[in-house]
Amino acid sequence: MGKFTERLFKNVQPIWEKNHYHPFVQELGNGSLKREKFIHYMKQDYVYLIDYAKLFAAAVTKARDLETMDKFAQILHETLHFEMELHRQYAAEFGITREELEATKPTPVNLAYTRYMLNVAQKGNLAEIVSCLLPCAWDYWEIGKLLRKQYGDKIENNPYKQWIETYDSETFGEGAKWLIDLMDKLAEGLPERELAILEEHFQITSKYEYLFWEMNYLEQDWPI
Ligand SMILES: Cc1ncc(C[n+]2csc(CCO)c2C)c(N)n1
Repeated sequence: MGKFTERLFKNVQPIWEKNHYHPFVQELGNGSLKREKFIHYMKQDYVYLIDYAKLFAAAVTKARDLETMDKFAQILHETLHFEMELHRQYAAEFGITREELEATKPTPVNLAYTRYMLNVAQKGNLAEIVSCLLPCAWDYWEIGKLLRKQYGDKIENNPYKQWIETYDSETFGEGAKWLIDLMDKLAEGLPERELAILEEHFQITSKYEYLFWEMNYLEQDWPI
């Protein structure tokens, strides 16, 4: 039988395709994205990452060996100090303070997305947690590679160059590959009933990724 992540990858293509060709992603790639939309995204993504980092902490508590614990602790550290540093740098450039970034109130889509994952983190097993956080890590890496391929020759004048270079980096590539391998190991020998639950988490969080791009492109927030 083929790898579980090959099945996930194949079945998620229609959703990821919509993510990759969303105007937010494409305009980020060619540099034409309106500054206000990017600022909205940076602020929302910053508070998203605070909750997302807690998934890694939950994974540490559910891991069954030291090596896995250590790796999740390392990814947690990278999220707080490498990925979120990107947001802090862009915010500084746009005159937004660290306090303001951290005090951002999540929009309905952001809140629904993180609450979905945190609920799984609390009630589910390690395989379920990994299936939830995998689309974020994997699809961003795919997007980083795609944008580099599509627009890499014009990247020097792109105000979002730093963003593309971060997600196309070795650090994220390695992290995503490690999570993919772990997903395959955790799925080994599981009955179809359990694989279907993992696939459902993977598809739902992939759809939330789409909603996240859309929410930022439209600069959506609470209507009241
Ligand atoms: C909405 C949203 N989805 C995914 C990411 C990307 N991301 C989140 S944590 C992480 C590292 C995991 O190895 C990566 C790549 C993001 N920033 N915002």
